[in-house]
Amino acid sequence: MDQLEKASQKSMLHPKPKGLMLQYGTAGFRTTAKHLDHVMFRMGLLATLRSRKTKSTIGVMVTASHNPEEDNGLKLIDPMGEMVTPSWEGYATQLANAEQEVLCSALKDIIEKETINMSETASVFVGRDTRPSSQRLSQAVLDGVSCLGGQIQDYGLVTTPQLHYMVRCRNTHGCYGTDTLQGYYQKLSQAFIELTKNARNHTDDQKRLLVDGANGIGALKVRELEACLQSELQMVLFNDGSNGKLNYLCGADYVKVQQKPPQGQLEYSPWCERCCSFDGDADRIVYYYNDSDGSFHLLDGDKIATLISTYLKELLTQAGLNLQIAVVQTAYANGSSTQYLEDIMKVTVSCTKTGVKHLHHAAQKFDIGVYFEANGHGTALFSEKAEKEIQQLVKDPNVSDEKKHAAKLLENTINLINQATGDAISDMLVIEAVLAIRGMTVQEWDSIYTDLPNRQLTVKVADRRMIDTADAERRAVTPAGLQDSIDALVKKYTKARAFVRPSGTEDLVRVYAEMSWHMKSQSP
Ligand SMILES: CC(=O)N[C@H]1[C@@H](OP(=O)(O)O)O[C@H](CO)[C@@H](O)[C@@H]1O
Ligand SMILES: [Mg+2]
Repeated sequence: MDQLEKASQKSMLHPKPKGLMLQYGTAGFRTTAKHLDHVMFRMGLLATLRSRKTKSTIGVMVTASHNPEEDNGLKLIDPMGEMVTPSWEGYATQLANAEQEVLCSALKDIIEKETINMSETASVFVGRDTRPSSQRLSQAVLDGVSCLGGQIQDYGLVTTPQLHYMVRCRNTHGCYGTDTLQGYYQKLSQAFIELTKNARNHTDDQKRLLVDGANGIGALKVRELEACLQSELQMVLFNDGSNGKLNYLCGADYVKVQQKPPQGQLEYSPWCERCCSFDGDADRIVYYYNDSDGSFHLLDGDKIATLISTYLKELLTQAGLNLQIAVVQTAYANGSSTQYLEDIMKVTVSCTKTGVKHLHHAAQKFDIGVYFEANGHGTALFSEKAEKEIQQLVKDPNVSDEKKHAAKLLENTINLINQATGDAISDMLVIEAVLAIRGMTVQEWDSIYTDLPNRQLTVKVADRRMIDTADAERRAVTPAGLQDSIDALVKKYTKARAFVRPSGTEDLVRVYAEMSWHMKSQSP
């Protein structure tokens, strides 16, 4: 029997609920776990085709990130560890929605359009988060891959960024690192230890950090990392999954959106202590602390981008390197951060649509592109040119000690930062290293600029696709009149900005608004 017919027959064991339509959204498929078995199997098939097409290893991560525990989802990872290319997102949607009778022809269609040679070898890496449904669903992915004759490496429980890292390591034949968990921990911890060994602010007090694991995979992996860090970072882990529910009253999304500490934080944290929260698949991180009068301070993705880009820019100046550095944000970036970066830091800032894939691609256009969503998802990308110039400087016997020192710090920072995708563990280590090197407390970091007060709300509507946006989602084009009403309101306030857009991960509309505390004085 031909491979495709076999796949189509096997797919009956993973039946699609009739009429169910799903879309590969901002970050892959996401919905209640009950409705995903067929999607998983079919994405196993698609990943195998993608692997044949690219002659590379492809990743499939089973996770629904910050969504409730009952949900699940899937992300496809392309050869360099980035999110799958948009044209294949379209195939993913087609395949997920094909009724059983037409599945075989839907597969044939993709094979023909992409001229895929089915006798090529194929290789797929699979990982999953800690949700109760993840094991069963990742088994469906594995079934799909083996059905089309793909080779499988099942990493089991890993964070999303760890799987991205593995894929990149494999496809660069080890140049990026070793494609094992141990390889990941060693690469990161060695770079962290190198970076912080002579740091002026690396006292025992400064080494303490409270980590909210969102009761998810990040908590498990932080425990594994700990052993490699040789006490150079002393993490106090809470919401570690031992009794709480995944993402419930905790985690990066909760802290960012609610603008309050996660459950459990106050039990551990004295005033002004640095704390951070991961999200459910550990690709996002936010920091925060409570000050002495008990008020809560959030340091989100914008503050992280500012800290990292300021640090990199200083090192480039010290090293005498003329490389262009830029920060990529989305419409959710606080206006104060954009103003600080453009006016004070004088770095290029660009704004893209929501979703890491957009930021990632925009960041690749610069020598060094730092990108962060306000919710804490981001990283820094170094172009080949940037890496080469930095490495040359490290080796150059004729440069001053100051320049060499700066170049070495840059080199270790490149090793510490996950260039495949935003990574809570890697970002945490970068932030901790930068604070130690610059001798900064969390309050000093926080005071770089003051956020404009802001709110993010969600609204349930009958059909969120009624809203279409333009200008990196900052303006609503449809329905008619919506943007005019927003503009009329915004005009009344100082430094105000507001926009609405349909979510790409949930069936709702997101509303964002920010403004300064002061209302514009009414003109007579
Ligand atoms: C405002 C917001 O935080 N949106 C999030 C959320 O996307 P939505 O399309 O807004 O649902 O989930 C994405 C995936 O995790 C993340 O990339 C994005 O930043
Ligand atoms: Mg996530």
